[in-house]
Amino acid sequence: MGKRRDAAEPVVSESERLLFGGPLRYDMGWNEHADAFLELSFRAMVVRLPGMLASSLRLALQADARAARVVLAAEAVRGAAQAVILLAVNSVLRELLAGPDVGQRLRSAAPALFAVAAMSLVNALLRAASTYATGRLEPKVERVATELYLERAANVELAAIEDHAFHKLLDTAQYGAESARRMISYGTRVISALISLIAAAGVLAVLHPVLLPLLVTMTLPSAWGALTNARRRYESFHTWVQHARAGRLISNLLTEPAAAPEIRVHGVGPFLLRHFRSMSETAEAEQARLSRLAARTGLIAAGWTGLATLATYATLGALLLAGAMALSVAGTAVIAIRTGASSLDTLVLEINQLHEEALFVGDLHRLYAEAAKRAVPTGGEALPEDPKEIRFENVTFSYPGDPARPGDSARPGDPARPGDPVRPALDDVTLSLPLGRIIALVGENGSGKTTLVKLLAGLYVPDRGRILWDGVDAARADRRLLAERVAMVAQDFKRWPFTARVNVAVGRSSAPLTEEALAAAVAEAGAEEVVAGLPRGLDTLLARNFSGGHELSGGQWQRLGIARAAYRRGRLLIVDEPTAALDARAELEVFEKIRALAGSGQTVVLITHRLASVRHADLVHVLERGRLVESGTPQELLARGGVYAELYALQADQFTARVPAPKPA
Ligand SMILES: Nc1ncnc2c1ncn2[C@@H]1O[C@H](COP(=O)(O)OP(=O)(O)OP(=O)(O)O)[C@@H](O)[C@H]1O
Repeated sequence: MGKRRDAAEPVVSESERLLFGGPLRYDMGWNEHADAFLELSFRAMVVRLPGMLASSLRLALQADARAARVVLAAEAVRGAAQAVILLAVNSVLRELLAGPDVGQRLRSAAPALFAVAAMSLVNALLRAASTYATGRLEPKVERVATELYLERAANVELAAIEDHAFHKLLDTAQYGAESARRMISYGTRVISALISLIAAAGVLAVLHPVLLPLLVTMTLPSAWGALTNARRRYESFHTWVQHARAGRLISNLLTEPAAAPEIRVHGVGPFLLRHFRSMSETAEAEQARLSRLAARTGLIAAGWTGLATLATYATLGALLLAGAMALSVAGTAVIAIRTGASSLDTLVLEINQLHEEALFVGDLHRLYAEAAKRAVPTGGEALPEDPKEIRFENVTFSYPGDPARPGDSARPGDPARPGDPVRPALDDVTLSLPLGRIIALVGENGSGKTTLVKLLAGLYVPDRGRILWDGVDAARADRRLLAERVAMVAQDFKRWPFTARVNVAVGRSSAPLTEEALAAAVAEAGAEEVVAGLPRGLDTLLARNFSGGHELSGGQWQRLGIARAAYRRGRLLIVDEPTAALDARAELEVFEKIRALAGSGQTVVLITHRLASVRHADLVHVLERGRLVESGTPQELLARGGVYAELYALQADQFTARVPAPKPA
């Protein structure tokens, strides 16, 4: 079956052009399976059916083996019961239509009638059992699939999360768990329809050889209709999904708190609303197009089905007239054809749905496999118990997708940097971090300070060079043990939408929460006042969008962030811009606290632009465009008159510049 593109190329609306710079196309991993679906033919669907059913069954068995077995057994026995019912009906008709004495005919038909009743009862009971078990199974399957998804996603290297391609997969695969859930009921209905079709077809084949082709002829048009519509729907979905997302983005912007002030002060509301309407109208036009086509296809299919039904009954009539078929057989045939036709209809529809869901589940399985490949490795060498030094040896690192990264090439659309040789984020850096000291990392924006501490924390692995904890290469060390040594207050540390207590204790979430440790960490970070000012103390929910939630200022959050790091009790404390949001008094206080932490034997790696605060560091490393340019004590660096001294002088000037004296009145 050739590829036919039914979906209209979306007209690029003015709104898309203005807001998003052009037409929105969905460029995610979906396209990988879109073509598989578009090439969908009945034969292809049938070929893929066993695989799809097996995949549903595997998930079902994993989620709730008992419920899965109940569904399977119930559906199988129901199919058999239907065959018995058809044969019994045939026998009833035969007895009723034979012989002169009505009483005698009724008596002869009674056992078969009883069998029909009993089998119908069995059928109803089994249907109830299957419905119950399917209902139990579905949420469990979704949960198991989602858990696997989340577990794998949470366990991959940071580099994978930041990798464009992996993130696409992560995004598309999130729909897979829901699809896995839906596959259970579609799968059940496919099995049920398949078994009752086999039952009807078997009975028809026994009754007369011509009946089976008649059954197929009657069902083909609706199968064609269902397939055609499904393919159009799916293709349209893929072409338009990005557009729909953008519409949702605009509607969210209109209601989200972060945008609310500007929407009011700058009057952005009507502007966004106008574009929301314009984009919605474009999407509505697509829906209308699909409905028009679906109605037309439905009419054509219904016409063909009507003609095929007419032909079927004409054939039965001719067979009766010619004496080639008994009246009782014709009666049973009518019932069997109706049962079979409806089963075949259901089968085509459900296989179609199953196939559609299977594509999304396929994304999920691709994610499982890819995430397993990119997971943080387990096991490895133990780190020295009490190392003296961490040493960066010729460390070079570029971010995934960066053109400077070995093996990665620039993607189309990456900003070009004409004339600027592409530099790695860290370029051949060799430096020492003596443990038990305060080490400051200094440099202009983008010089590689944050990157360096991320490598230090084991979040990335160098492309070249080594990071040695005494003699042990961190790349070969047990990453779990390495992480245990590190506490980090990143620049953009997570503000968890939980209570203040959890926001501190999440620093060591694997250990039981103890109030003493919590209070000590809060005190060490100088966050007692912040906590005391909260309406419910540590139990205050720090999320404004929930009822009873409370919002902290940037500086107050920063204190909690430091408390979290203190609670972790990592031997290596990394603080990236800890005072960016603090006022002058708070800044002094936080540096005092950090110094005290170092005094207790903890190593502090401090990134800051406030060079006045660096004066107390034992060692300063100065970075410039990914390279180490200076190292030494603050006094040595000032005396040297290099980059550090220049930056220091610039900041000092701001404070020593003469303030103009007020003019006398
Ligand atoms: N996640 C990332 N993905 C890709 N490139 C990144 C990423 N983070 C940083 N970079 C790039 O790496 C280089 C070094 O950035 P880094 O954040 O380490 O600098 P920094 O010295 O900490 O800067 P700042 O003082 O502004 O915090 C920059 O060119 C930056 O654009």
